[in-house]
Amino acid sequence: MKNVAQHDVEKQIAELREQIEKHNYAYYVLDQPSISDAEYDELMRKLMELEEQYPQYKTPDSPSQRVGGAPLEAFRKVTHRVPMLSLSNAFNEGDLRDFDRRVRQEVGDVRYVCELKIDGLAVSLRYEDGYFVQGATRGDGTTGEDITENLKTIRSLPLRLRQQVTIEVRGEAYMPRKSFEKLNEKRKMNGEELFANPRNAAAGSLRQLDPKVAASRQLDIFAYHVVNAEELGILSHSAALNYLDELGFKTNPARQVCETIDDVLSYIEQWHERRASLPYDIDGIVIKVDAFAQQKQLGATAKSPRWAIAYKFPAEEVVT
Ligand SMILES: NC(=O)c1cnc(N)c2cc(Br)sc12
Repeated sequence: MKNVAQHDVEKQIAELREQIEKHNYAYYVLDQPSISDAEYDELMRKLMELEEQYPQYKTPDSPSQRVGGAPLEAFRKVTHRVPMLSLSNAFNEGDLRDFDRRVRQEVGDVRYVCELKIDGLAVSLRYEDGYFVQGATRGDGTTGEDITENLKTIRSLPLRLRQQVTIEVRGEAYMPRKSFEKLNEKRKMNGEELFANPRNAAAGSLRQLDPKVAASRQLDIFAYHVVNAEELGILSHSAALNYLDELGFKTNPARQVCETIDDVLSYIEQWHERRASLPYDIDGIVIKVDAFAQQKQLGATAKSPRWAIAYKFPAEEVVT
C-alpha cells in the first residue's frame, strides 16, 4: 500500500514526464518550440532529481533516458528480420522513364510517392507494445550494430508511441547542417580532425560507444518506412507515412504523391533547385510505387526493391 507521500511523488513524476514529452514533441518533431530551453532544462532537472531519489519510478521510456547512460564496451550485433535493401539508382531522365515504362508494363496504371533522399545513416527501429526496444545500423543489410542507447538521445525519436503497437520502422538519422558547422568549428578550436560532411559526422556520432557523445551532437531522424505495414492493415506507402505521423514519428513533410513520371520529373527539378534552402543535406529523390499490392507484384532482387528507385542529383561542380 503506497502512503500519501509516495503517491504524490509518483503523480509529480508522471506530470513532469508528460510536460517534458509534450514540449519535446513540439520542439523536435513539429519544430515549433513551446517553452524556452531554460524552462525545458529545469523540468528535466527536476525529473532527474526525483528519479534519483525514487529509482523505482525510473522507466526505460522516461525522457531522462535521452541524456545518455554509461559508455558501452562494444556494440552487439543485430540480425535484421527483414533485410535492409539498398535502392537502385537513376542518373537521368532516361533512367526514370525506363523505370516508369517497366513498372507500367508489369502492373498497369500506377501512382508514385516522391520523397527527399536524406544524406544520413539508415537505421532500423523496433517498438514492442509502443515502447522503443532496439535500434540498429543497416550494416551489410542483414547484420547491423545495436545503437539503441545512442538513438535514444535523438529528441525526435519517440521512446513511446501514441498507440501500443508492435512495429518495425526504418528511417534516416542525420545531422542538420547548422549542427555540423558548429561541431566542426568546435573541433577546429580543439585542433581535432574535422568531419568531411554531415553524413560522416552523423555516422561517427552514432558509432560512439559513449551515448553522452551522441547526446551532444544534436542529431535528428526522419522515419520513412514501416516494415510490417501490411500486418498492420496498411495498404499503401503514403498511408504508412501518415500512420507514422499519428504514432508520433517525425516524417519528412516534402513528400508528394505523383500520378505520372512527368510529375515526378517536376518534383525532382523543384527540389534540385530548393536543395540549398533545406536545413539538412539530401543527395537525391526516392521514388516508390505507392500501392503495396503493386509493390508485391514487382517484388525485389537480392539487392534492391523493383518498386522503387533513387534519382541521384549530379555531383556538384566544386567551385575552387
Ligand atoms: N524516404 C525514403 O524512403 C528515403 C529517404 N532517405 C534515404 N536516404 C533513403 C534510403 C533508402 Br534505402 S529509402 C530512403
